[in-house]
This record gives sequence, structure tokens and C-alpha cells, in this order.
Amino acid sequence: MSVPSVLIHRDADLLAKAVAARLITGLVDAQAAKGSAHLVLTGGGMGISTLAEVAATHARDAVEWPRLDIWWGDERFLPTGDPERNETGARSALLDHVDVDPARVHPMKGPDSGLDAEESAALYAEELRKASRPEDHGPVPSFDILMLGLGPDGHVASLFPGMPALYDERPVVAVHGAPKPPPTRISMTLPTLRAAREVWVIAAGEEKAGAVRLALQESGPMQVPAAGARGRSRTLFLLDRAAASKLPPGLGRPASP
Ligand SMILES: O=C1O[C@H](COP(=O)(O)O)[C@@H](O)[C@H](O)[C@H]1O
Repeated sequence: MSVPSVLIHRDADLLAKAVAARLITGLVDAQAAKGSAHLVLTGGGMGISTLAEVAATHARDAVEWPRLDIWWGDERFLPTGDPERNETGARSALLDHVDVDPARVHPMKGPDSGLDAEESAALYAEELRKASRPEDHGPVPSFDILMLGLGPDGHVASLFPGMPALYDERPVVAVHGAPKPPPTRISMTLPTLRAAREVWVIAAGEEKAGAVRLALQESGPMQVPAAGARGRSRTLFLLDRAAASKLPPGLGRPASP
């Protein structure tokens, strides 16, 4: 697992623009190297505003969208089209505006599918298994880029502090009783997040500053799940100044004037 690097941008707006530029470049590089790429999306404020910034730049046309598999790190267990679903936000911010291959967009199924949360999680794990190749050495693809928002409590995906999902070795699990609504969710587990080549934790705002510090310094993943989110090759904490405001001097590199 990689040691995190911390990059600090001036504010949330510039952070979203900078992450969008980084994302386009990362996808172009991955597709140039391998022909196609796997991207894992997150919900939440920064996750969706980053996608909106990708949609807003002409450089998005450098990505070969039909040759991209799109996954979600977690989903709120709500019906298709519900505005609170991470999928709904991602589609309206970006996916509805680019030429993705519908067969390569992989939303987690909600209750309108007729599945319960456990069945939906098991189905997603199976979809991931089918997409993995021998060179992935495991039950999920080696995602090229996996983006994560960060909750003020340190949660990433739908892995909340102290909850059983953090101990689960299955690739994808149902989460019940989440402290943030809705209580029922589907989430990739830590081993699946760690299968990614690059993990990007994206956070803005002072309310995230304590979680950022703990995730980088003092905690284990059971207390602060973000402390366990690390990529195989690279882990980036992409922050605005407010979210970085509790880091000790020297931890983190200012990336914007
Ligand atoms: O509920 C969720 O929250 C986190 C963080 O959201 P934010 O709005 O505080 O940035 C998000 O990463 C996760 O995907 C989502 O389901």
C-alpha cells in the first residue's frame, strides 16, 4: 500500500477544477497504456462537483468515454432516479453529457430491482468478479482511479467508524443502520478499495479538517475508515485549505496560490 501524498488547493471550487483536470489526464494516460480504464466514482459534495467540472471542460473529449468502465464505491439503497442516489448525481453532472457505453456503466441496484440490500451487494461483487482479469490477482479489477469523498466522521464510501462492514472481507457488502441517511447502503469494503492503483480522497471544508488529520496521522481504519483507504501505487489526499487546516506544518504541499 502506498503512503499518502497531500495536495492543498485554495478553495473548494479550485479543488474541483484541479481534480477534474487530474482525472481527465489520469484516464487518458490509462487508456493510452492499456486501451481501456476502470474508474470508481464517489457521491457527496466534492465527488459530484468534480464530475460537473469534468463535464464543463472541453478537455473531457480527450477521454475515450466508450472505453471506460464506471463503478461506484458505494450507493445509498434507494430506487433508481432518486435524487439522493450517488448514481443520479453522477449521471446528471457528467454521465448524461458524455458518450459512455451503457453496458460499461455499473450502478449498484436499488430496492426497485426487487433485490434486498444483501442480494444487491452480492450481485455487484459478482459483476466485479466477471470484470476482473488474471493480472488483477483478485476478485475485482485493479481500478485505475478510485475517488472517495470523506465524511466529517472519517467515513469513506459507506464504511462508517466502528461498523461491521469494516471487518468484512467480501468485496461488496450491505450496510444497515448507517449514521448518515439513508440507513441502508451498499459499499465496497476496504480490501476492494485497496485493489485500486490510485486512491484519491477528496475533501473540502473546515468540518472535514479533523477527519483529514486523523486519517493521515493518528488513527486506524476502525476508528477512521479513511485511514484504511490506500491505493496500491498511489494515494492522494486532495484538499482545500480549510480541510487541511488541522494538519501539522510540513504535511501537505500547497498546490494553488
Ligand atoms: O454519504 C456519502 O457521503 C460521503 C461524503 O459526502 P460529503 O457530501 O460529505 O462530501 C460520500 O463520499 C459517499 O459516497 C456518500 O455515499
